[in-house]
Amino acid sequence: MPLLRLSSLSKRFPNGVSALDDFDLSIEREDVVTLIGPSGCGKSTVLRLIAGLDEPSSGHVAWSGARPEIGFVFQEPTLMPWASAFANVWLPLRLRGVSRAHARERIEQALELVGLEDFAEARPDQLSGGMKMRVSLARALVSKPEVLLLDEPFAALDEMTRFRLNDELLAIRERLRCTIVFVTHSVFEAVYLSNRIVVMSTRPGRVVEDIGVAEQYPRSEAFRTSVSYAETARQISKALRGDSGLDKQAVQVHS
Ligand SMILES: Nc1ncnc2c1ncn2[C@@H]1O[C@H](COP(=O)(O)OP(=O)(O)OP(=O)(O)O)[C@@H](O)[C@H]1O
Repeated sequence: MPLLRLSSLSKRFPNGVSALDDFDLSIEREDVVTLIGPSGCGKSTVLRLIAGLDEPSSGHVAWSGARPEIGFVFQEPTLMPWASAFANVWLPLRLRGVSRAHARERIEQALELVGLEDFAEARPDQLSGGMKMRVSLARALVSKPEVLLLDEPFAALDEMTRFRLNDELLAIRERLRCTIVFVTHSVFEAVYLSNRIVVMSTRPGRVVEDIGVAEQYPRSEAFRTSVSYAETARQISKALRGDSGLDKQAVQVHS
């Protein structure tokens, strides 16, 4: 049985917007699944339903056992500007009543995972965009999630920083062996990170194509220049174009 099965999910909001319709997806343990599709096709909605932050209008979200610990990373780092990196990462544990002293080791481990062990006392305004996103990632990791949901986390960063954070995310995955569901508009980011790429239709979103990436982990720069990388990117772009209503502006294909 897969770790997670989403069956015939539909989501209609009270204002009448139908975000998802008959959306099916199975996710295996340690998958890195990327959702890609036109703007507004329901990608964030899928993540919110997986996280239990919202309920489907119909259909099921079924875990193979109890719902696992889930970490959520958003496009904006959403850090408390007045608080140190340490205090920001502490937040999810603090909300569960874990004292600073009891949380210290886990916070330090999370900061170390994202390479910020020397910046525990820095405030967000003292950190670069990439570093702020690392703090946000550490905050998601501090509760030791089995499943990590990332909603366009690197979209606002420059390309070099994005590439570096892609490598760091894969390195973190190697260490923690977590399952990842990632949302992006970048075809190349999707190929580099994922073992599966789910191409979605325009709203209401459903699965148009589920494309496997055979390249084994760990991956390196060599993969970015390989024939299979370019071929998979081409396949995804074609699947995205195949959808007649595609908002082409919403999909970036950059090298
Ligand atoms: N709470 C809500 N109430 C009403 N409509 C909503 C709500 N949340 C999302 N929507 C609408 O549902 C649709 C799907 O939204 P969602 O954020 O899941 O799309 P997305 O694929 O993540 O978009 P983007 O790529 O632009 O981030 C959009 O049209 C959005 O405006």
